[in-house]
Amino acid sequence: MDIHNGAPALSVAGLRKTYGETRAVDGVDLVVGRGEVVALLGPNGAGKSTTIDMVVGLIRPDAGEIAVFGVTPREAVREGLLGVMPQEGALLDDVTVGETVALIASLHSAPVPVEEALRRAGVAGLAGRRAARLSGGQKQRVRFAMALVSGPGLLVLDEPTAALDVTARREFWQSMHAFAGTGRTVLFSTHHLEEAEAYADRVVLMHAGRVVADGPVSAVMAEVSGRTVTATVPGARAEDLGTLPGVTAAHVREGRAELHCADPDLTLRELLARYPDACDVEVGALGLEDAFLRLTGAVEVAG
Ligand SMILES: Nc1ncnc2c1ncn2[C@@H]1O[C@H](COP(=O)(O)OP(=O)(O)OP(=O)(O)O)[C@@H](O)[C@H]1O
Repeated sequence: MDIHNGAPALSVAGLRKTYGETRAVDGVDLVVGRGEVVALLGPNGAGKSTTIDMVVGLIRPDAGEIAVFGVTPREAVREGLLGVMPQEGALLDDVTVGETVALIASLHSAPVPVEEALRRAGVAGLAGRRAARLSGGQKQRVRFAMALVSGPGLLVLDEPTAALDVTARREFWQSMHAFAGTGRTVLFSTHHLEEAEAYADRVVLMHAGRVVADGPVSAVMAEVSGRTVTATVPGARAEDLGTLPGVTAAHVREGRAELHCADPDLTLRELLARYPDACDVEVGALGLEDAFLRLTGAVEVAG
């Protein structure tokens, strides 16, 4: 089997998918080594889901190559090498958790024991419960058990915690973390920088169909550690404020200027030199949306 030939868990080259005028995925290259836990991060519409759907063989790329342990995604799913977590649905109300996972296990030639998959997903105590009587968080962990019962080397999860509350989210990630701890590879998408920071070794940031940053979480986090300077600046226009040194985006809202800066000291000095009437100056950390804007290079100058 190709899993033994040393091929990376995932290898993607030149991946593209266009919908009408929209370049949903616009030339993505990505290699995920065995044992890595990688977060695919990005704002709405960045192309994360489209990338993942191609990686797991649900949609066909317009161009590009995808190999999972050296074989096509469909072969990898068939061989049980690639675990995919089903989205919403996928559970039958009248069927118990144990029966559901056993059914999936029966489709594979070398599944992990059902009890082990249930335990790893944190639902061992729910084996006899019918799906209709599960909470949203429990359902999601059952879907996780369905994804890992084939004993996959690579698990791909598209926003696995999107519909979950904080507690269910934490429980889900604990299960995922334990799975990754067994040397398996995980690729998951998320909107949440803090989920990437807490659970991934590496972050791949997408924007407008492209990869705009890729590296260890600490390196990508360092890049987003910009600041905001806000001040009341009588008569200033966003276009002009945007030309201050170190400013990556400038807005004027309700008379307050809001500047995103790489170097707030430099920006402040020049702001006060050019606008001596500026007052009520505050310096703060960038929010997540601001961080995305900065990383994705979207220098916005709006008034
Ligand atoms: N089936 C489709 N038909 C038309 N356009 C699509 C289709 N699927 C995705 N798109 C478009 O492709 C772009 C990328 O969408 P995609 O869902 O991959 O992004 P995403 O990063 O997963 O976003 P989100 O975080 O909101 O799920 C978006 O502009 C989206 O509107």
